[in-house]
Amino acid sequence: MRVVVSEFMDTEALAGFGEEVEVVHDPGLVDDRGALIAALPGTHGLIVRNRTQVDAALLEAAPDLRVVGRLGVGLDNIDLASCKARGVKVCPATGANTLSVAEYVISTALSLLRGAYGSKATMIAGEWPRNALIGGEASGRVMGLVGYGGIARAVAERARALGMRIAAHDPFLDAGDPAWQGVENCTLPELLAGADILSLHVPLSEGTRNLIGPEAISAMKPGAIVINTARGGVIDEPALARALTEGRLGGAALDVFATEPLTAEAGKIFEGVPNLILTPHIAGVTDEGNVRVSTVTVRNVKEALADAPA
Ligand SMILES: O=C(O)[C@H](O)COP(=O)(O)O
Repeated sequence: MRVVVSEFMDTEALAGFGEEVEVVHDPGLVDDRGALIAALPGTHGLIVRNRTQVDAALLEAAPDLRVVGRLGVGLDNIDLASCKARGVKVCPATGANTLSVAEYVISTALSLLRGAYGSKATMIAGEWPRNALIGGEASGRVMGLVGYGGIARAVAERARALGMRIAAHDPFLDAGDPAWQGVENCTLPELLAGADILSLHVPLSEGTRNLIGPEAISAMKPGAIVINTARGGVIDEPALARALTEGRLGGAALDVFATEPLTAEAGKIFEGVPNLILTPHIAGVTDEGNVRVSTVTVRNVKEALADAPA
């Protein structure tokens, strides 16, 4: 059996495959499509993060492939229909990076609400901007969650511990589900109007593309904060940048972008935009999360290879 890993992962976790599996771990393959395609014949398992495009052409070049292990949960880079048609199992690392994302959401929410942590340069320059840096508290504010799956629930638990009220919108979660206990079950317009912090936790699909567009943004509570750790395509970036610049929204943290990696060209829309935190798709990647995601993925792929017909 042979497994190819085309992006970074915790290398120690690869020992979980044991002696009988040949492992090719080359994080450079994600940026060298030709080399990746060339490595695929004779490969039974492929392990990817979010950048390797597992599309029909790649699958065509991988006649022996039986399983794709995903070092994360988003599956928008994987052509699920083509995988299904070819009998290739797709295994996300569900739950393994939940804590990393939830802590990112809470830490950016607190940073943006407080607005107090960017004063190093002015302090060193001898200024004392005490009144300018009086921020807000999380306690008593509304954490609004778009999507109420595992990661959103972990955010809710932490936000509740801070004294926040929790509201969520999730049309796929039955109204009678016990997960709604202690959470306001809202329509999207209700959530937009009531949330002080709006955090996105939906996959990117045709149904969620530009879900938070100009109309949704203008329906948001004035001064609200947006946090996107889901996928860039869920939010209209130029509309968000405008709302922040005009002061209609109070702040935003974006970890995911319509174009990734964010290029200097695509990043221009964020130039000079106030109260904006930009990070390079790291919400789900902590040291601990990376080890968990890698360990779970090796286990998933190993099990799928053992189950697959020879
Ligand atoms: O989908 C996910 O789980 C996150 O976007 C993180 O994905 P990655 O770390 O595997 O790229």
